[in-house]
Amino acid sequence: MYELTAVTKHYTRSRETVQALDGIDLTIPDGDRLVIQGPTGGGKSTLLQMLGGLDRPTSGRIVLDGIDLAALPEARLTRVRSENIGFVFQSFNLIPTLTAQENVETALVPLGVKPKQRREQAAEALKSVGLGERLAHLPGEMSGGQQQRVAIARALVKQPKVLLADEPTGNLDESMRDEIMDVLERMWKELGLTFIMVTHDSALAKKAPRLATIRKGRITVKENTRA
Ligand SMILES: Nc1ncnc2c1ncn2[C@@H]1O[C@H](COP(=O)(O)OP(=O)(O)OP(=O)(O)O)[C@@H](O)[C@H]1O
Repeated sequence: MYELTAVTKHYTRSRETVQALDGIDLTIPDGDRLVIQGPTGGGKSTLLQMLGGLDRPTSGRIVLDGIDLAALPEARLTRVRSENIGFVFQSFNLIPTLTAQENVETALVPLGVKPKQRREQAAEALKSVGLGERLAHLPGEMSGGQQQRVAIARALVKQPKVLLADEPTGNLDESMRDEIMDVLERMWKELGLTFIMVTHDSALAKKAPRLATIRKGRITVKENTRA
């Protein structure tokens, strides 16, 4: 479970300060599926980075299962991140010279998993996203939707508690968008993940059971009874 209290984030550019997050209080229970929307520049990606421990807030607490990510020393933060948090980005972020299987394996290296077991777990994760026949393909030999499925397998191979997705369908056409959302929803259900997704896509936002809106660094959360 996440408990955020009075989280702020300021960025300073030349002499100007941007208040990207302006006092965020938010509880995200285990197994939640939370969608975050809002206007461009509102603070969505900044919040996701804070939740993932990729960056630290200027002030406030970001407590994940009793541990304040904002206060952890760098090495421990990296460890918490590698064990507990999977990321999926709009731009896939695969390594172009590695095969699908090798890309997925990279998530297990920091955890000290032995090479043989890494290969097996990566193959299993790729099978679970429907890419069992594509283990040896390079990213450049796959469609956008397939590349995003490799990225999902890489995020989930370590069996994290939390999956964070920043515009995961932003680079995909409509049919692939539905395919990727189906994979993400299936994984959320099967693995009991806490799934937090940023999207600009109002059709996806409408389907979310819980919808957070961030404007000018401030958040409101609504339960969506029609979803
Ligand atoms: N590294 C940075 N340095 C300076 N300012 C930043 C940095 N990252 C974000 N900002 C600023 O913080 C504010 C929030 O940015 P953020 O990327 O979180 O918004 P967003 O809601 O995700 O926007 P978008 O929908 O366009 O991706 C913006 O004004 C942005 O310009």
